[in-house]
Amino acid sequence: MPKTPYPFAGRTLPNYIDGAFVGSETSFPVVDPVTGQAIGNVALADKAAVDAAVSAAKRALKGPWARMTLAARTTMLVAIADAIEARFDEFVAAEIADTGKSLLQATTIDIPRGAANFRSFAALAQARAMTSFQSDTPDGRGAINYSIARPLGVVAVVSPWNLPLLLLTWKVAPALACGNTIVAKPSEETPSTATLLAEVMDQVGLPAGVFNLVHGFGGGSTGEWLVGHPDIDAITFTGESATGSTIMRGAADGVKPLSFELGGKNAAIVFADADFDAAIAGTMRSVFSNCGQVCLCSERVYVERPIYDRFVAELAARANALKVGDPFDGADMGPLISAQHRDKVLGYYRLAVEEGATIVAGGGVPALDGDIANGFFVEPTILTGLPETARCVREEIFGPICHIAPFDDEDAVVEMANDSRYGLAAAIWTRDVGRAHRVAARMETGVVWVNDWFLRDLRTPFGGVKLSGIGREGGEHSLAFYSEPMNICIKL
Ligand SMILES: NC(=O)C1=CN([C@@H]2O[C@H](COP(=O)(O)OP(=O)(O)OC[C@H]3O[C@@H](n4cnc5c(N)ncnc54)[C@H](O)[C@@H]3O)[C@@H](O)[C@H]2O)C=CC1
Ligand SMILES: O=C(O)/C=C/C=C(\O)C(=O)O
Repeated sequence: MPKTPYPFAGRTLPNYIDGAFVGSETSFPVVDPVTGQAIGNVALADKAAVDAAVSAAKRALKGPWARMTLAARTTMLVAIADAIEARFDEFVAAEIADTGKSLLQATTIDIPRGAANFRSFAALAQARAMTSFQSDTPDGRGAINYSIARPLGVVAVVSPWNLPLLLLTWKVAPALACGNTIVAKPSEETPSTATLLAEVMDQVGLPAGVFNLVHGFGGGSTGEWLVGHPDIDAITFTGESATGSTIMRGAADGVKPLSFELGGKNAAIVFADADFDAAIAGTMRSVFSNCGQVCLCSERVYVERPIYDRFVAELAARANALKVGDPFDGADMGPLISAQHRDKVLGYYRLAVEEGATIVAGGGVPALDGDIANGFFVEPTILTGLPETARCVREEIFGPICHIAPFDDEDAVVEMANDSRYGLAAAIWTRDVGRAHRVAARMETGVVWVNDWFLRDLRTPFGGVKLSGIGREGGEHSLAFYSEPMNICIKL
């Protein structure tokens, strides 16, 4: 695909409040992680702008949106999906400009999922069934209990930078399907596809105030003002576990519903009977996709001893062969999101050496020149030889790195995989279906993939246990979170 120009070149990205695109006196830069250069500016939403967005969303709850039939509402969601697809190349260019992710990742995962989220939740909302019970009463006439789903109200959506459009729309689509109104704050690192999404909402004629977009930072800025706003009825957040705790503390006084999808330190378990090539290819994806910046990525790989040496050698050879560089120049792996995040990841590369790791691939910064010499690149990195207590084996790094350790029996590997404060996802590689089911059921995680990774069906429950989150989204779980069930009891 030829490089499409950045859609906001020479423009300041606006906020979108009450159906209007609005600027601000203060702005902050958009930085292209491939070059390290600023490519645009974003209007920062101050406290007054957040207030205006929440007020607009609150008013919109009682406007035409509230009177719209489910059929009309879901038709609008499908129109949003169509409009994203019609502007596919612009969305791809914007996502790559903000993140530096590979063309393959942007064109096959991020942007298609952005559209699919709207289509799926339109269909799911249409098919939703609610419960009813015929109840006995002392007079013998009986009663009927049935439930209806009402919107939660104004939902604050706070999303991260790793899969910007995918993760924003994963929350916006079901929230709209359930009749809520929204104030969304995308990550300050990745404002562009969210702004294109606001243009799409405007283009399809979503009533004013139903979707509002405010740009800015987290603590002490737009994000904190939004989630702390008294007129927000629920908060949905994806990002770091520590940020989740902060938001939770702030929301405690208002006793607001929360849905959190947080960090992970995910294990991949490769048994000796696995299809070796499939396990290698799958583990390459699960470690290095999106430069390791997916909360589902495997950072701990456990390989059964008989195939351990061969597996390490093959994975290292494949990692060393990855082309790191400009996404529009055929790179398999782009840069990390920011200089700050690169410094964090490189800190772990150094820590690994201090902790006594053997670096079997990468471990540093690739030598690149020309326009991308100052980009935020790091090498795909594989470690071995660390004890399970090492910080590099316990802490979420969120970069293109994994540690590979051997194991000798099933119970031991289950214990090692579960010995984590996180519990998001696991990948298991084996040809033995009985063992696959047995081991999967013992994982202390919200999601397990057997003989694959990141194979998504949007109807399934998605989320984590322990520090990896609260609640589940996906399918009926999203519809349940984004609506309030009300029981109506009719005495006959
Ligand atoms: N899905 C995941 O698991 C993700 C994990 N991370 C991890 O988090 C680390 C830090 O990345 P960040 O982008 O700083 O993640 P973060 O969790 O701080 O930010 C995610 C979103 O929350 C907002 N935010 C931050 N503090 C807030 C607050 N007090 N109130 C309301 N909103 C707030 C941010 O502006 C952004 O929109 C990364 O190095 C990575 O390890 C980052 C992104 C996604
Ligand atoms: O497929 C999804 O819905 C989500 C995938 C990835 C994340 O949630 C993440 O990286 O945060």
